[in-house]
Amino acid sequence: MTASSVGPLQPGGPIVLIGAGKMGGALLDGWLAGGLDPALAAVVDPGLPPEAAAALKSRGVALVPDPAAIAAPAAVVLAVKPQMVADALPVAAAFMQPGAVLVSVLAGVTSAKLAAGLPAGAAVVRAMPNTPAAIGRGITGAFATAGVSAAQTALADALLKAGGQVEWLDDEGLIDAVTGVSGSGPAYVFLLAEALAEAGVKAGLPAELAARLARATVEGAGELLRRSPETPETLRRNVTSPNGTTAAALSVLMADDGLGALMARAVAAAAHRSRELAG
Ligand SMILES: NC(=O)C1=CN([C@@H]2O[C@H](COP(=O)(O)OP(=O)(O)OC[C@H]3O[C@@H](n4cnc5c(N)ncnc54)[C@H](OP(=O)(O)O)[C@@H]3O)[C@@H](O)[C@H]2O)C=CC1
Ligand SMILES: O=C(O)[C@@H]1CCC=N1
Repeated sequence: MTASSVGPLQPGGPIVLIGAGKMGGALLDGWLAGGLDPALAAVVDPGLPPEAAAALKSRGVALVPDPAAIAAPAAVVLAVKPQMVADALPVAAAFMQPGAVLVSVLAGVTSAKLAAGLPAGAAVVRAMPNTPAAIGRGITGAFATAGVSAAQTALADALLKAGGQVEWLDDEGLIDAVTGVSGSGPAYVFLLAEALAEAGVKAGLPAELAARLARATVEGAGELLRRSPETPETLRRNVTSPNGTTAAALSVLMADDGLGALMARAVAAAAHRSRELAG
């Protein structure tokens, strides 16, 4: 398992995005922010609200229901709900001309299941990004199947890296745990901001002030974590005065049945659900 190196986004052909919802849209935002020529981006998503479709068109991104409209795609990125894979995989297959790589971000859906619905020998990359990709601050775990060439891996790496960091996995089985940690992880952090604000209200703060304090605290702590070379543990200790207020709070959060145990159960539940979605 290695962290990938930095490289430019050079698709060498059109990128077809199938499903431009929350995750697909975040990836597309990352590609465009990363300098992808909009003329090289095509979106297939018949259910897009008119305003979303108009916004894509105004950015120069084509909405293409018809595979014949796209010559030699370099990559087809599949980003529909796992429950829609039976409908969407034939659509992806129709765009998979020789040389194209399929990059799937679907939770749970295995590369074997994807390959079974694609032309024989199709190159498949399974990836698990997260929504901070929309601002180039995501992290993706990715697995390339045996038939993926070095050039196709490099393209998938560049596409995913437009959304942030990429960790290539040697074992597809790790994707379920990656999903539990980083794929779903942003939701845990947003929940922390919500819970902290609610706790502030219970402690007597006006709701709007509590929300501002909680949001800025999560933002600031995240940014400090990003900029500091210190470990999360050291940064936590830096807040914690002996016998002070933080120690009092942490005695609750770090109890045997505290946040550690709760997070372990949460991540295990997400990984379990990911395995269930494999069907
Ligand atoms: N959201 C997240 O944080 C993450 C999501 N993922 C994965 O990304 C995938 C998408 O999730 P998310 O973006 O949240 O879901 P969304 O529902 O927001 O996006 C899916 C999009 O695909 C469209 N769609 C449905 N069927 C088709 C089809 N046959 N052809 C083309 N487009 C179609 C949907 O349209 P309509 O609404 O009309 O059905 C929708 O716009 C999932 O597989 C999920 O596991 C991975 C990592 C993180
Ligand atoms: O909730 C889900 O199933 C998707 C996968 C990871 C984040 N969202």
